[in-house]
Amino acid sequence: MFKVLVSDPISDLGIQQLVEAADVTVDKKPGLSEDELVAIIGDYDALLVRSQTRVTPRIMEAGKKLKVVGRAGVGVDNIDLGAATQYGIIVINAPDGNTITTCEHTFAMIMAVARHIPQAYAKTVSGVWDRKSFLGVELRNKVLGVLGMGRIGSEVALRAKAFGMEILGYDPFMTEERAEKLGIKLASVDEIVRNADFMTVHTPLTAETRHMIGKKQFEVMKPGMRIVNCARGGIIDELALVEAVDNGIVAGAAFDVFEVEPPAADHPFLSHPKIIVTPHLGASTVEAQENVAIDVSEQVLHILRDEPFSNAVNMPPIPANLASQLQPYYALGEKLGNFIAQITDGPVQEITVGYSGELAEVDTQPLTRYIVKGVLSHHLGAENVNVVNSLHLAKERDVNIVINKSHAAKDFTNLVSVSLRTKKEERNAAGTLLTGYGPRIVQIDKFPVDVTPEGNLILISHNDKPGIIGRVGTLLGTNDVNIATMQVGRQLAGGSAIMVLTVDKGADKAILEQLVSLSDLNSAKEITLN
Ligand SMILES: NC(=O)c1ccc[n+]([C@@H]2O[C@H](COP(=O)([O-])OP(=O)(O)OC[C@H]3O[C@@H](n4cnc5c(N)ncnc54)[C@H](O)[C@@H]3O)[C@@H](O)[C@H]2O)c1
Ligand SMILES: O=C(O)CC[C@@H](O)C(=O)O
Repeated sequence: MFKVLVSDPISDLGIQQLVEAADVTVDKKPGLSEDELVAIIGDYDALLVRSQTRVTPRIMEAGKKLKVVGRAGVGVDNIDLGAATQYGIIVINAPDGNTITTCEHTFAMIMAVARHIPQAYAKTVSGVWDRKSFLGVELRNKVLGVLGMGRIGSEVALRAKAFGMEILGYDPFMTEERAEKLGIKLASVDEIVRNADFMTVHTPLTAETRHMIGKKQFEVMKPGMRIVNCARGGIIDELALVEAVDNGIVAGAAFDVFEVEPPAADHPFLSHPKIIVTPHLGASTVEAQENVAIDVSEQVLHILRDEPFSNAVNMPPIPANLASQLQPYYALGEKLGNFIAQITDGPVQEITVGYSGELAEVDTQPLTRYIVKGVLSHHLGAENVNVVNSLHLAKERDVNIVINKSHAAKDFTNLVSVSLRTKKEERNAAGTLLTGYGPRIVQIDKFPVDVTPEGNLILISHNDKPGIIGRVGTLLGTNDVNIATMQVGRQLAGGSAIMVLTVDKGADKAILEQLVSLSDLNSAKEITLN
């Protein structure tokens, strides 16, 4: 039974599929402190949050069973992604569910700041009928600057056009082609700041976007500009903005987000007559909260059940067609990695992965993660390595990963080979997927074989001499070890050779020592593949 903790207020309807899943129990405990979360998180397989819970490294470290943190929303700045990757926890978000809602809130803010709605409301309900102080401006024929033309920025631009506005958009990933399609003009931040009547920001908060609108930009800003931030606090320098409003450069501002949330009681925005605020309500509609909760719950279920999932933030996205192409190779890759790690002595220095045939044509990074997981699991423990942290753990340990691709795959449609170089030796194994038969190891250190990579195996290196197979069989039989399958591989008759046995139960150290004492037998290793 999987246990899911919901630590922020999240739509009941949205998490219904989790609540109803036969293999899941859901606990709703909003408002817990970090200490309280640390105390209980060890029991849970998944954590669902909105933006209030700060998912810190301490919480991740204490989450020994934690497989996934699901963010019902877009921004993951309340989740320590570095720590999540380090502890092998998948972080997913729901990037699409609140786009329209946040776009509409942005528009509500643009209209409110253009027509002084909150100020006029406050005065009217206080009993003052003031029709002179709230002269507004039209949106028609005004220039709207949009910084960040992603999901929300693009929707805002679309609606602004319906109001007869001219749009200047800035986004490092925006092409002329797409701008043309959206009917906007591409512009630099500087051009927007100098020419726009309204400006709205829709970027994430990153080192690059922090204070991207600050003192320098206010100095050259078109006087009378109105500014909206429904993205993240900190994209616009708050103190510089207050100064610009006081100096008359900015006519008004509308903020849904703050550098620190909630803002301190004496925050200058809260008492400023020309700055209107909402308490991070951009995504707060019935529809959006249901959408994001449904999206994230669905992905959490997939992850808990080891099914393909999407929207992982700390792993590169895998396009659906690539995922279905690679999926069948994951088990082969992981087993090959684990096999090679078990037969190679010494601390790992380099993993070389070779992809040939059709696999050489595609992005194989997701498969490499499984192979590296297989290698590192042997050394670090299976519970500590997964596809999220495998590459990170390798890098942290200075394990070099080399990828070779070749379009020609001799004898097989696809071949995956893994070489492991340690301080002591370098060994290699290659495998393929046989249609109708599943994963096979087809080569070990230049010796052709045909081994199903599962269960208990014994790998023997020996001299290709008559009688050796009989001696091995007799010794194992005497020790009550039943041989299920046997594969012998050699390059030249009479030369060195290998034998791979599948046995019904593991051979202990004493039996392996007895094997090595047989004449013409050079080494014997036990391998377990689950
Ligand atoms: N107020 C709310 O409740 C609320 C709700 C949803 C989203 N958000 C926030 O809104 C923002 C946008 O969300 P989205 O779903 O549109 O994200 P998105 O990823 O679709 O779009 C963000 C865009 O910003 C662009 N960008 C990145 N760095 C930039 C830079 N230096 N200059 C200009 N553009 C840059 C990216 O290229 C991308 O196109 C995020 O910060 C998100 O967290 C807030
Ligand atoms: O959960 C919320 O209401 C905030 C959502 C929003 O900031 C987001 O990034 O998705």
